[in-house]
Amino acid sequence: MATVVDSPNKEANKSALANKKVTIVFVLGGPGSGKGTQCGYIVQHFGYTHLSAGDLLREEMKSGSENGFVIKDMIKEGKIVPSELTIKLLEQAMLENRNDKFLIDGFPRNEENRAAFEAFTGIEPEFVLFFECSEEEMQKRLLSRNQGREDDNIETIKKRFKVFMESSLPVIEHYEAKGKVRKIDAARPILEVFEAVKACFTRGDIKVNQL
Ligand SMILES: Nc1ncnc2c1ncn2[C@@H]1O[C@H](COP(=O)(O)OP(=O)(O)OP(=O)(O)O)[C@@H](O)[C@H]1O
Ligand SMILES: Nc1ccn([C@H]2C[C@H](O)[C@@H](COP(=O)(O)O)O2)c(=O)n1
Ligand SMILES: [Mg+2]
Repeated sequence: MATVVDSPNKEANKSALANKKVTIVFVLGGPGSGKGTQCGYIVQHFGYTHLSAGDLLREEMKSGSENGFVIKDMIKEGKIVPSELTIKLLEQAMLENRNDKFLIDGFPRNEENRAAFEAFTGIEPEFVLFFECSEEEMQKRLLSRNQGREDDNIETIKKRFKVFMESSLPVIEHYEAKGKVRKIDAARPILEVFEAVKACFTRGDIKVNQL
């Protein structure tokens, strides 16, 4: 079941993850499509560890690190933070965790994210969950989320939608060509969406993937 490059990797610019057997599912979809919500249910039912790239960036921003200002500006503008930074945060979180199954939520957000992650870790996802939802519905959800996120305002939401269409959809297309995308109608009520999600984790056709 594991997705791994299992030969020892001695190159300096490669991640220690290349030697750790991990299964990864990327969870993608537009802003407000319900990625975080569904990851909560998947964790409870299937024992994965949930890592949200956005949450990791927000924590880094609040930690007072020197990268904080860069992250804050980019999130406010709905832009995508340089891959190196996001990948380091994901790598650290995975290496610190004893679990071997990870849901990576909101990553890869663009082709640069995707290619850099694969080159650095040698890992390809088991499959990719893609939550499809109209902008109208996503906008409604984001404006009533009430979690105090600085990017949940109409100006930034419009920018995030544009970045999603221009930069994130090509990532879905990349994995679609590899037969790895599981599309979910995310416009339905939360528990109905989860029924469809559950089916993706119990299909029994998950294979070992090596780069
Ligand atoms: N199927 C659903 N129907 C109605 N509301 C939903 C549904 N799924 C999630 N929500 C609500 O929509 C809001 C956004 O959901 P969530 O935070 O899971 O989205 P997300 O895809 O992680 O967004 P982001 O990319 O901005 O982090 C939350 O308030 C959540 O409770
Ligand atoms: N791979 C990523 C993921 C997230 N970000 C930044 C830009 C997003 O607008 C913001 C919030 O992410 P979310 O919580 O909505 O998944 O975080 C990024 O630059 N790169
Ligand atoms: Mg989220």
